[in-house]
Amino acid sequence: MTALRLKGVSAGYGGDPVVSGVDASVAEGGWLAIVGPNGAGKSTLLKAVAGLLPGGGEITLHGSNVKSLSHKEKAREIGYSPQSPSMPDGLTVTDYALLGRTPHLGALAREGSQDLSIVEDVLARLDLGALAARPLRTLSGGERQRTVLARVLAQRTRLLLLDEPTTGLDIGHAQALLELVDRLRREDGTTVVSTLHDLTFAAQFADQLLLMHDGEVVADGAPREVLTPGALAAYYGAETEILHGTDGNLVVVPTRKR
Ligand SMILES: Nc1ncnc2c1ncn2[C@@H]1O[C@H](COP(=O)(O)OP(=O)(O)OP(=O)(O)O)[C@@H](O)[C@H]1O
Repeated sequence: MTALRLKGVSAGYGGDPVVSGVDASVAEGGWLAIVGPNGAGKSTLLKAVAGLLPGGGEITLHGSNVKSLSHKEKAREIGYSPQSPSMPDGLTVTDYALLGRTPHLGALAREGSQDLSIVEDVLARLDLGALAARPLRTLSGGERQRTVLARVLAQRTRLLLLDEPTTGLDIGHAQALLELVDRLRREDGTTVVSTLHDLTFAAQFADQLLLMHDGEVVADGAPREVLTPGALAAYYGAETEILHGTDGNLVVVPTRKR
C-alpha cells in the first residue's frame, strides 16, 4: 500500500522554486533515500514533505493531503529530523528526547510514565542510556546527533523524514542507527524518507533511491539501477567503482587515478 505520494512537487524559499517537478511514491514500510550532490535540493524536498515550506504540487500521506493536516496532526504523523536543529543547551538528553512526546500529550498535560519508558527505550537503543542526565552542551557532535534522532524516534510516527541522520556518527553508531530505523520499518511498518550522502549506506538500507541534481530528479529506482559510475561521474563529478557483493550488498568506492 502506498504511504506517501508526491506529484509535481515544487518548493523553494520565496523566489523561484529550488526544487521542481518531483514525482515519487513510497510504500508503507518502504525506505526512500534522496541522494545527490551538495545543493541539489535534497533537504529542501524533505522540508517540503514535512509541510515546512510553501510550494506547488501535491503531497499525500496515507491518502490525506499534507497541507490539509493541522500542526498537531502533522506532528503525530510525521517525524522530521533536520540536519542541524537548534538545541536548547541547558536541557538534558532525556528532557530533549521527551519533546518528541509533545504531540501525543493532551492540552497542559505533562509526560507520563509511558512517555518516559518510550524515551528510555529509545535512548538505550541509541547507546545514550549512560548520557540520559547529561546537559546537551556537554555532548560530543555524534552524541548530539544521536540525541536529535532519539527525539524524532520517541515521536513514534508512521512517517520518518531524516535529513542526513548519520552525519558525525562513527561507522559503528551509523550502522546501529540505520539498523534501528530498518527494524522500525520492518516491525511497525514505519515509512522512511532520508537524505544520505553515504551512497553505500543508501544502497544497503534504502529500497529505492531518488537522485537529484539542480533541483530535479534525474534518476530513480532500485539502488543498483541508480548508482552507476556514469551517473556518479555526470552528477557528482566523481570517479568511482561499484562493487556488487554476492549477498546483494552494493559498495561505492571512490577511485583515484594516479
Ligand atoms: N533558507 C534558504 N534560503 C534560500 N536558499 C536556500 C535556503 N536553504 C537552501 N537554499 C538553497 O537551495 C538550494 C538547495 O539546498 P538544499 O539544502 O536543499 O540542498 P542539499 O541537496 O540538501 O545540499 P547538501 O548536500 O549540501 O546538504 C541550494 O542552492 C541552497 O543554497
